[in-house]
Amino acid sequence: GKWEREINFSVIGQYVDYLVKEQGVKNIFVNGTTGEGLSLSISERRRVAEEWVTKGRNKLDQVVIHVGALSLKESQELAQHAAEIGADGIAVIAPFFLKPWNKDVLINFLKEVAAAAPALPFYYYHIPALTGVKIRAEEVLDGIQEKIPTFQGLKFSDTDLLDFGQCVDQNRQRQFAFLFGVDEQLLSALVMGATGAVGSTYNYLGKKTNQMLEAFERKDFSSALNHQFCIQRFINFVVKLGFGVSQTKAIMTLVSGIPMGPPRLPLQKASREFTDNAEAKLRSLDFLSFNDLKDGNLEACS
Ligand SMILES: CC(=O)N[C@H](C=O)[C@@H](O)[C@H](O)[C@H](O)CO
Ligand SMILES: CC(=O)C(=O)O
Repeated sequence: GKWEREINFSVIGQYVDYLVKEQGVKNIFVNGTTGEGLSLSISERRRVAEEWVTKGRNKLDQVVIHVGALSLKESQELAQHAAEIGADGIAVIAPFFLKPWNKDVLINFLKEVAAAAPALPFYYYHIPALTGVKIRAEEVLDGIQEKIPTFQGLKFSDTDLLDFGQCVDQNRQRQFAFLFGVDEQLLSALVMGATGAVGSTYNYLGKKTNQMLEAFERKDFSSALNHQFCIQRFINFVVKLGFGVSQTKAIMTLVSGIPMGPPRLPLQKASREFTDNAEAKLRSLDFLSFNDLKDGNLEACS
């Protein structure tokens, strides 16, 4: 029915409380991949951003709005809007239909968007597998601060740890944020110098991931690795079933109890079979709190 095609803005406030209290997540990246930002209309993106900023006030540390779009003008409108509503930063992906063919062209585009919100920290969202723009992040970062004075850092959603490591190594003096976006490899990225993480699984494995971050902080690397392996067991399991944004949404509903609704076309709702299997796996790994399999559960991860 129609309700299934519209955004349910009314659960966002509830979801803020859930993330803060149950997952220990206090920074939000809005309208990105998981939020299907590129499948929303501009007016929907504005309203979603407003809702997160408003409901997150005094609860969240930072709300960063993804404002990337194929149209530079739309992107600028969203950037300006993010500034008006008091967001803490904006992020932009590379335009992905008519594509920038080199680093300078990409930076020229990013610069025009950043200029529409001259007081907001700006992040480049590097996600080559989805944009098809394969320009290495290390190249994009080279000299970017001279062109984009508000440049604050990078959300790096790629498995190329050579590129990621070089982003960190070549910008050591600059205090950029290096936010890693491949949740199953976060520990390796922390070793390389990641300063934060943005990812879909933190919606439901936030608490678990925070335990890994705490272990890493206290230099308890064997325990950090145990946490990462536990997270990998789950992600590896769902990847084999077929894992994407639709499936993430189903797991978010399952774990939080807050209805995320179906994804929007061209995505299709995750199958019942997927959700049942994912739930069984979450329980066997002890990622769902009410666990009745505890005795003799060799896989449990807590
Ligand atoms: C392509 C994609 O959705 N990437 C997400 C964030 O960037 C990640 O959080 C992954 O969903 C996660 O690492 C599981 O592979
Ligand atoms: C998961 C993530 O980083 C995004 O939704 O963009």
